[in-house]
Amino acid sequence: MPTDTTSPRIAIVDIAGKGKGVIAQEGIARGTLIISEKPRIIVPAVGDAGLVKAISVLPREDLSFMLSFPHGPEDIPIIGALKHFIPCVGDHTISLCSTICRVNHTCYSPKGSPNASYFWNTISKEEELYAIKEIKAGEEIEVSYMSNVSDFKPPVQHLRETYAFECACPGCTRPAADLLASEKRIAAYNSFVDDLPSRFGPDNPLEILEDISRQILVISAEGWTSDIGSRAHDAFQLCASYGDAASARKWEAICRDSHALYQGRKSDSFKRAKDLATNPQSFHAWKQLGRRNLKGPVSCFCEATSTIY
Ligand SMILES: C[S@@+](CC[C@H](N)C(=O)[O-])C[C@H]1O[C@@H](n2cnc3c(N)ncnc32)[C@H](O)[C@@H]1O
Repeated sequence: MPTDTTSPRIAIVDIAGKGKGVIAQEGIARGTLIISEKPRIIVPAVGDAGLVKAISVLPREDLSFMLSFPHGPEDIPIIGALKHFIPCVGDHTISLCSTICRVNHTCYSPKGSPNASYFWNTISKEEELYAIKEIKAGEEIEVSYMSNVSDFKPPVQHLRETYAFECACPGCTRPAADLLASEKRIAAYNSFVDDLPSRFGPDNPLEILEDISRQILVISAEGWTSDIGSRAHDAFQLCASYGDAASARKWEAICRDSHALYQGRKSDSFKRAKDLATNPQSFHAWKQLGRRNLKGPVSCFCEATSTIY
């Protein structure tokens, strides 16, 4: 996997139907840190009493920067524009980055998915944008504004209500029956994930691993490859609980590589996964379910999974 040290050339340009957007000016390898940015402006979140005051003391050029973002017809321009600053919204503040805030959205879907993901680095206090696919010169860089699949909402309506735009990505423009079928599969996947902890126990670890592998394939076919790392970590936990170091290492390596791609190599989740993949015995529940060799079947599940993300 490529390292994070490259700084590919990118540009902010006009994109038909979307306002501004960001394009690659040269090929960008999967896994590359495209840009890491300190916010240009940080203001309290919409609804916070301090927001108006914070805006009122901004320098003129920052105000015009904010006003250069789209806003809905019913919005007060500057407050409405804040909705459109995703992906740089924090819990209690809105952080506005000069470049990453210009990156447009596309959905994870069976018809396509974003080529980049963004991540707030809590240590450097910078927003980071990673290439999660190979990106060709001239291609638009796109992320998903939808949060995790565990919090899935039908995208067209959610994006309209929350970010005030009509998503016309290949996934959202599928026939209604296809959209509904996807929603059902995603709901079944989320139920599977919710029920998983209660299934962990002394019986049937191979059945659980097989189910995890199957669900990884289901959710990846829905485009949500971003969730592979978490499921691989579930499989790791099971293997580690049975003291099968070889299988545990393989699963956590998938988790580590997935986190590297979607959250960056500087993230805590990547570092944790890297440590566990090297030393699964440090897992808190190591051998808690006894000792069992899960290696054989797990290897083939792993191989199928590791080719996807
Ligand atoms: C973070 S900003 C992205 C930059 C923005 N396009 C601009 O002109 O500055 C988010 C806003 O861009 C627009 N946008 C993003 N993705 C879009 C898409 N797929 N289709 C149409 N508009 C989109 C929406 O207005 C959204 O609220």
